[in-house]
Amino acid sequence: MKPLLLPDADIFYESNFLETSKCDSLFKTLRTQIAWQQDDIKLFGKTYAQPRLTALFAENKKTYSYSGIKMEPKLFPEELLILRDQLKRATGIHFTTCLLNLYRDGQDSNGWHADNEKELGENPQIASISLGAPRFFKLKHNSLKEEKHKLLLENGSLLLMKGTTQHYWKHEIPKTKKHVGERINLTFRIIK
Ligand SMILES: O=C(O)CCC(=O)C(=O)O
Ligand SMILES: [Fe+2]
Repeated sequence: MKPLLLPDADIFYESNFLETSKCDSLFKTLRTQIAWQQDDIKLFGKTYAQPRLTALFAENKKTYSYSGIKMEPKLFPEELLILRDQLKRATGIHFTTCLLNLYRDGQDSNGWHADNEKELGENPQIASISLGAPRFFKLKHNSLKEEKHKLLLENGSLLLMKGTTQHYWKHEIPKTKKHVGERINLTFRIIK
């Protein structure tokens, strides 16, 4: 895996984590089999429909709360267990939980945030697999204003964030006016 070499971060990127044929079949299965939900989020006292669909799966019953939403996981289906085990072989990390995001088009997005909820522990380890249309992923440092980074998350890629990354950096998937197809993102996390 290739390190991103950003200050105060521990981020790695691998463009071909999954084979293309595997990506296509996995995308179709997840797109059709998952009961995707659209939750309302609360930001600065106002309520908005989240600009994407989500789903939560885990090996346990631990909930995940963020932006005023409390998600209850369903048990990992077979396809996600296979990916979880593949991640364990590649990274040595045992992930317990997976939050999935479905971006239906360029107007779906994920605003600036850090994955720093207390359930994720002191230094969250997050493995993010992308399927379908490529989308840009932006990073900005909390205090070093000139420190910014942008990378394209490709079909079948893996982005791994760990160490102090969530303390010092925020990330986002911006909206785009380009005509882009659907994208599914799987973010494996540890919630014990
Ligand atoms: O869709 C992505 O690549 C990022 C998702 C993300 O940041 C999150 O779910 O916390
Ligand atoms: Fe995130």
